[in-house]
This record gives sequence, C-alpha cells and structure tokens, in this order.
Amino acid sequence: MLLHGGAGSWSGKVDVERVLSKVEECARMGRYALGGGALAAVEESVACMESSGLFNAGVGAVTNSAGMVELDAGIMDGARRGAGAVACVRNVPNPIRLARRVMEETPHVLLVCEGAEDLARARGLWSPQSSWKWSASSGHSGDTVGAVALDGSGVFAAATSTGGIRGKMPCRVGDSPVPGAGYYAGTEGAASATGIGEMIMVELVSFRAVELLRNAEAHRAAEEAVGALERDFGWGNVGLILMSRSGPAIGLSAKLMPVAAASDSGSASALAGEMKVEDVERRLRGLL
Ligand SMILES: NC(=O)C[C@H](N)C(=O)O
Repeated sequence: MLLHGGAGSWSGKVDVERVLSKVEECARMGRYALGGGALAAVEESVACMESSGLFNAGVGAVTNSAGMVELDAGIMDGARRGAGAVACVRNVPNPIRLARRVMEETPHVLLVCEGAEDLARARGLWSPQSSWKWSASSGHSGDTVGAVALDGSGVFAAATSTGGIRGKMPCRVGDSPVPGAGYYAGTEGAASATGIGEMIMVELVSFRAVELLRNAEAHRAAEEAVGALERDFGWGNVGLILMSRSGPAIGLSAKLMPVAAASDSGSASALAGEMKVEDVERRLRGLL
C-alpha cells in the first residue's frame, strides 16, 4: 500500500508534518482494508485523504475561476482491467467512492454532469459543497492524492482524486479521471500520477510506467515515465508512485511530493524531493 499527497513546489503556508502524518494515517487505513482486496484498499485510503480537508481533493479542493469546487477521480482494478471515474462533479465530497460505483454498477468508465451527480444522490454520496466543513478557503496543504496497492491474491489497484488546478476554467478536466493518465493498474503493477494534467494526459504517464515494468525494474520504470514527460515539457511538472511485484518506486520531476507506505510490518512516510527518491524508496521497500 503506497500513497502520495501531490507533487508541487509547496511554497507558502504548508504544514509538512501534518500532511505527512495524514498520508501515513491514510496508508494505515488502506492497509486495514487490504483484506478486502487491493481495490478496497486504494478506495479507503484515497477517501481518507479526501475527507481530511488537507489536500487538493474532496472537501479540501481548490476552486475554479468561478469559485466552484469541481472534482475529478478515477479507480482501476488491474486483474479485471476495469476502471471507473467521474469528472467535474460538484457536490460529491468523496468522488473516489462514486468512481468505484461507476466501475461496479454501470456499463461505463467515465461519468460527468448530471449523470454522475444523480448516481451520487442515489447512493448517498451527494452533499452540497456549501455545507462542507472544510473548503479550499481553509487553506489546504497537500495537493492531488493517489494510492496504489498489491493485495494477497496478487491483484494490483490504483486510484487518484483531485480538485485540479486552482483557477481552472469551469468544466476543465485533468488527467486524474483518465485511465492510463492519472492512474493505471495492470497485471504487472499500478501507478498514480500528479502534476500538470494537460501534460500527463498526452504522455499517458501512468500507463507508460506500468508498461515499462515488463522490461525494467520499478525504479527505472518510474524514472523513465516521468523522464519522458520531462523531455517534452521540462522539469517541475509531474510526480508518480508505482507499485510492482518487486516493490515500490517513485518518480519525481518536481520539487516535493509527500509519500507513505503501510504493510504488515508497519508504516512510514517521507517527503520525496527533500529526501532523495532512492532513499525514500529504500525506506518504503523495507515495509513493502
Ligand atoms: N495537482 C495535480 O496533480 C493536478 C491534477 N493532476 C490535474 O491536473 O488536474
């Protein structure tokens, strides 16, 4: 079970300790859910971060240029090659739970507009954002959130959730709900990406990282997937977590990204960027 809390420059008022301890707490929550499978684990850990108000996801998300919160989220099961996602939903505090409903209860992968909110209403996942206890104005610290997991049956899952880019145009959709872009799970591994959606989407960063696992070990695959985007768009635009059968890996082409892992042996967190990616991987590998 491996989580991230968004890549970025983290300038301004950021409570790093609080963010790291929340990512680790949510990783532990996902670990408890792992008994129910990798999909349950990524859903629970991402929902935990969405509900915290500390990240640009769920109730802590940033607003668009019209002052509204519009959320994107996606989830994928590597064994079934099934995905579910919602984009641009407005009154859904835990869009990752809605994404899973789309995957399990509809014939579709990506639902938007009234269709998504109607499903949220029908499943008790709808709540007007004016009533949310936390909001972007309370000042979030982390960014987009994501999780990848490998369960005891050898199944991988991935999930990503975000409020997108602050001040974005109304109805803008980023990479996070697009399978292969913001998240991907296959038979070889699972990935979740964060950064500038417009770049991640055209580079299919998560798909690329998992595909690279066929011929490369995890560290190389993660490095190569973010390296490909960096070659096209420059440094500072993407972060990635990757779970493989041989362990976790991190790709970072940005200043900082909080990560955490949890397993039977315990949990740990680290601020990648402040700590070298290889050292973070070593710390997490001891657990996973
Ligand atoms: N900070 C982020 O990761 C934003 C997200 N990838 C988006 O572009 O919507």
